[in-house]
Amino acid sequence: MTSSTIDELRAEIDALDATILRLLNQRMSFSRQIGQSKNSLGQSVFDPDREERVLARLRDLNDGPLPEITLRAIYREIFSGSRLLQEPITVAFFGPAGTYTHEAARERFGRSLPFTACESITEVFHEVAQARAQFGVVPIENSIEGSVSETHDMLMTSTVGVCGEIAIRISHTLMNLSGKMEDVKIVMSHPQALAQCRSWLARKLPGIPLQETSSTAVAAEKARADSRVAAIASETLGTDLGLKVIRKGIQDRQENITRFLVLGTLKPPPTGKDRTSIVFWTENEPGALFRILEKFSRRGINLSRIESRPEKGSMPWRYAFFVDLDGHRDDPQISECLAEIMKENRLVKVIGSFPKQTLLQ
Ligand SMILES: C=C(O[C@@H]1C=C(C(=O)O)C=C[C@H]1O)C(=O)O
Repeated sequence: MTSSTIDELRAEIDALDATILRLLNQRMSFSRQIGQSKNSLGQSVFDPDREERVLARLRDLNDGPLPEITLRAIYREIFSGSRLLQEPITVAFFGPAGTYTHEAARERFGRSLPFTACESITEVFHEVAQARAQFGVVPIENSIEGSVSETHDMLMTSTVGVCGEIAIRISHTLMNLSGKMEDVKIVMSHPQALAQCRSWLARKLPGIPLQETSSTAVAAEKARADSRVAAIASETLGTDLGLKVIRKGIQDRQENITRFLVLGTLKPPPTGKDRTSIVFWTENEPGALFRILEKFSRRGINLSRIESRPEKGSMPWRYAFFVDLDGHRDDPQISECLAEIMKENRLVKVIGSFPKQTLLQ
């Protein structure tokens, strides 16, 4: 290919970019008008359902070569900028910056918004409860390690509801200053990450001590300051800090997915592919749990998850049960079922109904 053809093609691209920019600005001004109408109607700016429908329509229209993942990434930022133009939204997340939770928050909200990094999951709930942030992002479960206790404990007591979920594939990378395995004298990471790589560490680094840190980002900072330390974190986080990769994808199972919850007061309408999270407390007596589960079973309502946690109240050995149902609280069957449960048992809380997230990639 001659340089004159490159120049010609670049001239085409320049012309297209000018058109794309003009169209983007037109889109933004419509979005601003929508924002003003929502404002006068007292509606929330963020409408995840509408965003999903916009994306689904574009996916159908797209006949390539633009890959779907790129289309989604571009629109994530367009939505992010478009929401920002309507109203400033703040999103709190379990930080610090660079953690997997941060990645999940950016995946959902784009990068244009102000994010607040919180030191604990509890703090994220407080930021949303006190309206310092409209939304919060916290981890709820991992496909290898199971549930995140602090999030479950907060869901029991907090008044904050859940309005969405984000599922992302997690790949752990071992990194240090040199990129050499023989320099590793200690491995640091968040307890969940250490647990997800347990067998690999036992096989490849037997006898090397493991030390828990409050986040993967803190572990990466430690590795940056000390050549004996290797951190397990996301590759982007480590390499951004100047660490070198020793080994990628060291999690014990390659299919390692973490689900995060979006906290907020928004109540998304039914989409046909929803999940409802509830928590209830039962008496410690025969059949108490069965009587509730039977009501779902009788109506053919699928339960995708059940999790019990100690109540941590005045009475030991009392349990709270977290259940995820397929469907929306406004779907007739589910609302009827929940009403029946609530009639018999007042200790039921609907944490939220929200669209199920489909995992891309
Ligand atoms: C513009 C809107 O507001 C937000 C931005 C959207 C967009 O840019 O397409 C879609 C949904 C909302 O989160 C809207 O509700 O249509």
